[in-house]
Amino acid sequence: MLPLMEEFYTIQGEGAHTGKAAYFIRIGGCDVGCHWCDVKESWNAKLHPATATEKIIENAIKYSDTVVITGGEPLMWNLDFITKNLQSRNIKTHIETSGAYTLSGVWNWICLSPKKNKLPLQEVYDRADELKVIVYNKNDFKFAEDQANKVNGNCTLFLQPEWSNREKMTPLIVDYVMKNPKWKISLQTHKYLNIP
Ligand SMILES: C[S@@+](CC[C@H](N)C(=O)[O-])C[C@H]1O[C@@H](n2cnc3c(N)ncnc32)[C@H](O)[C@@H]1O
Ligand SMILES: Nc1nc2[nH]cc(C(=O)O)c2c(=O)[nH]1
Ligand code: SF4
Ligand SMILES: [Mg+2]
Repeated sequence: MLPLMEEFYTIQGEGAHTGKAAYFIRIGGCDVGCHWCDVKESWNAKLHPATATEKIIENAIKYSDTVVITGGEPLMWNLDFITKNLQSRNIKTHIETSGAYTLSGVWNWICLSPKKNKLPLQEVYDRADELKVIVYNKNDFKFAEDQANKVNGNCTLFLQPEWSNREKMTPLIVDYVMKNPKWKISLQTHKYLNIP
């Protein structure tokens, strides 16, 4: 059983798989406390109905060959059962995580978005496929470099503007990426497209 907040078929809006159709499973519960979090309604796991994992899987496989598990903070829950089952049905498993909890589950893609309040565990830095740092103000460029020093050498590096501050920070990110081309820019394209 997992506290399911919502599930929806959409286009991955962010990061390395931007533009790819995927089925999103949003699991409730997060205690990381980002002040700019765009899904604060997810934080209290008790508000989201405990849902049988088999039911979530049966639904997901109708829609897509790729499932993105997000939250809330999905790694607050053990994700071994749901991900093994999805992979056994030839579904690719992707996760969006802050990395603050131990890494369970089997993954085709791990997107690590580290948060200052509760830093990732080393095991998640070691296994991340992409690092996606949210840039809310200028101090976050320094934070991003510190985080990039902790990930493995195959990890793609992204800077993503915090949505409410995007008009101010996006031009600074563009400038930063041109000066520091190991980074790429990631935008929340689903918000520009007005899709979930
Ligand atoms: C809502 S979080 C859920 C997964 C996990 N708790 C995490 O933070 O990675 C999904 C993604 O949205 C990003 N995000 C959340 N609020 C945002 C905002 N206001 N602007 C830009 N990105 C945001 C997070 O950093 C994360 O990469
Ligand atoms: N379209 C779309 N792409 C996303 N990529 C990461 C998201 C998330 O909230 O984890 C997200 C989301 O909420 N919608
Ligand atoms: S870790 Fe993710 S879900 Fe939790 S508060 Fe931060 S952005 Fe929101
Ligand atoms: Mg989102």
